[in-house]
Amino acid sequence: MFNRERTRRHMTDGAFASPFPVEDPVALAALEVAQSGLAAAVRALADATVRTRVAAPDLAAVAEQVETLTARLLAEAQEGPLGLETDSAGRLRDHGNAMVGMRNPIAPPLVVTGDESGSTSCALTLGAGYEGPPGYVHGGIVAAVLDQVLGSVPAHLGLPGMTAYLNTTYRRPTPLGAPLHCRGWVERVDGWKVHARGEIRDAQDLVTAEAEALFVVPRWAREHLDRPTGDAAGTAPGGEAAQEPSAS
Ligand SMILES: CCCCCCCC(=O)SCCNC(=O)CCNC(=O)[C@H](O)C(C)(C)COP(=O)(O)OP(=O)(O)OC[C@H]1O[C@@H](n2cnc3c(N)ncnc32)[C@H](O)[C@@H]1OP(=O)(O)O
Repeated sequence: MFNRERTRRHMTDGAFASPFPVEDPVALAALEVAQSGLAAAVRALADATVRTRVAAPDLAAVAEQVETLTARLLAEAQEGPLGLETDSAGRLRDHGNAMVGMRNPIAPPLVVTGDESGSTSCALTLGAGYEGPPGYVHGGIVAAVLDQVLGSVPAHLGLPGMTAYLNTTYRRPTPLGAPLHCRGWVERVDGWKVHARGEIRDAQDLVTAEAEALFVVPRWAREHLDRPTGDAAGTAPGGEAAQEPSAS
């Protein structure tokens, strides 16, 4: 049975406590620093790749070096996507997530904060790699940011759901390379369904985009919610992992 209070306790930061104990949290924390450091370096590489004006021979030489580095990383790599992993703080994290994944150079990465009232917030600046119209953020990226920040609303309520719909209205172009602020809030909770709203504002505090969305806890996840084993935003809880984690 779903136990909302207990689920809340396990999701104080929008992520479940992991049922899998971490053998060596200190070593894992050091690995996480290295992983996020690599992602940051590759993110900077992607930005430089978009903006560089160096000549063709230099580009070819850099491409060769990058290919060598890619082969080095693939010497030991898992098949397929990352999914959920237990972090050094004992929480289940989606480190490969395209918006918040600390191991993902494609992710800005967003740092979304929130509270148990379901209000969420995120400060961000998007660079050249997210361009759509010249000088402005791609509309799909704008929607992805809103999806993530609004999607954190149900997670903070203890009702982690998948996006059933996200209706985005673009009020004015969202500038690249300038500070932005995105926030989300609850409009209505209806059983397993959470209606959320949110907006992105620019540095002049003007709304550039707003969205209203429905997040639904999938049927397959509902029976597991009092046994937190996964983030219902994207991953089916595994049966054998469904054991009682310690409260946090
Ligand atoms: C911290 C985490 C942040 C995460 C933010 C990012 C989240 C994501 O991007 S998730 C990825 C994108 N979304 C998806 O891939 C979802 C794909 N869709 C699905 O999996 C399913 O359709 C899902 C889960 C939405 C609902 O399916 P299911 O669990 O079978 O429930 P279902 O019976 O169809 O619907 C449940 C209720 O929701 C309603 N509903 C479902 N979809 C919709 C919709 N599009 N519009 C209106 N109502 C809907 C149903 O009418 C039903 O209502 P009621 O209970 O009142 O009869």
